[in-house]
Amino acid sequence: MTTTSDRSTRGAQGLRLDLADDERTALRALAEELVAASPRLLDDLSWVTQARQASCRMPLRLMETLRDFRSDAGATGSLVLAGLPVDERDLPSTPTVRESVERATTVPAVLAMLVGLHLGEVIAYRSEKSGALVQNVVPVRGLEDSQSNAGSVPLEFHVENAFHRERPDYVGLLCLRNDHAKRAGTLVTCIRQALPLIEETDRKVLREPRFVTAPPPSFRQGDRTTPHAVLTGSVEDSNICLDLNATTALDEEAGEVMARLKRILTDVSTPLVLQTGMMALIDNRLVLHGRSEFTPRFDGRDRWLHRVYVHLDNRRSREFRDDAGAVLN
Ligand SMILES: O=C(O)CCC(=O)C(=O)O
Ligand SMILES: [Fe+2]
Repeated sequence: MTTTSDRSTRGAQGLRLDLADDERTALRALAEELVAASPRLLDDLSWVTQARQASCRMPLRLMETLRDFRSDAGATGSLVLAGLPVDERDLPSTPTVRESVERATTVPAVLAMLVGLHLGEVIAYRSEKSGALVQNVVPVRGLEDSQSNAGSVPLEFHVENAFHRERPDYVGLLCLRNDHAKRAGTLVTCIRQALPLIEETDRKVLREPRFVTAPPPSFRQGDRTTPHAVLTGSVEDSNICLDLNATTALDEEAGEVMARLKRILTDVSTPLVLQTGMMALIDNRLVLHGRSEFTPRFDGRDRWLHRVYVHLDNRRSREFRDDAGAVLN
C-alpha cells in the first residue's frame, strides 16, 4: 500500500476512509437489501452466504481499501471507516444487559457483517456471547469495574482472545452511539511502532515461551495456554500475543520485561474516538486494543458498538468448527 493512496488517507491515527454521500447512499441500499434477505437472521449460514456475495457489491473505494488493509495493515495496524449509513435517530435504546447480541438483520448489524465478510470470514466462539456473529459492546450496570467490554473503567490493552490458538485475525468495531460526552475511545497500540523502542535483550525474552495467558472474563469456559512467546514471526516485523489483564510472566525477569513493554505500548498508543457511523478494523496480530473510561447513565443512550471477528482462513480453524459453521468451540 502506498502512503499516497487516493482511496484512503494515512494519518497519525492510521488509515482512514471517509465515505462520500453517493457511496453512503449506495451502501445503505445494499444493507437494506440484506436486511430483507431470508431468513433475516445474521447467524443463519444461508443468510451469511447472501451477505458474503453482496459484500462484493459495496462501493469500490471501500472494497479497495479493505483489500489493501488486508494485504498490509500499515504502521498503526488499524483502519477507520467513517460515514457508514448509521442514523442515530433510527436506533432503538442501547441494550443494558450482559451478553447482549444481535440476531436480527438490522442495518447496522448488516453493515458490520458486510465489511467483515469482505475482509475475510466472520467467526465467533461458542463459549463467548452465545456464539453470535454480531455482538453488542455496551456498558452494563454492576459491571462498571470489570475488565470486560461491559465495563466503563479503563480497559487494559489486549489482543482479542489471546489465549485461543485461533484468535481473530481482525476485530471490527462499528459505533452506533458514543458515550454521552462523545469522548470514549477505543485505544490502540501497534507492535510495529513499539518494536524499535524495545531493547534487544528484552526482545529476546519476549520471543521465548515464558508467558501464559488465561481466557478473558467474557468466556464461560476455556483453558489457559501452555507457555508461549509474546513476540513471534519475523524478527523485524513481529506479531504480538499479549493481554495485559490475562497474561502472566512465568519468571521474574520475564515479568520485568513485560512491565517495560507495557510502558512502551502505552507511550505509542492512540485513541480511536468512534462516533456514530464509524467502524474501526484492528489487525489482531499487530495491535492491542483497550478503551478509555467513560460514565454510563443506563438511560438507553449509552455507548453502543457492534463487534465482529474475522479470520482470513477458514481451513485453519476447521477442527474447532464442528459443523463447518462459523462458530468455533
Ligand atoms: O469498547 C471498546 O472500544 C473496545 C472493547 C473491547 O475490547 C472489545 O469489545 O473487544
Ligand atoms: Fe477487546
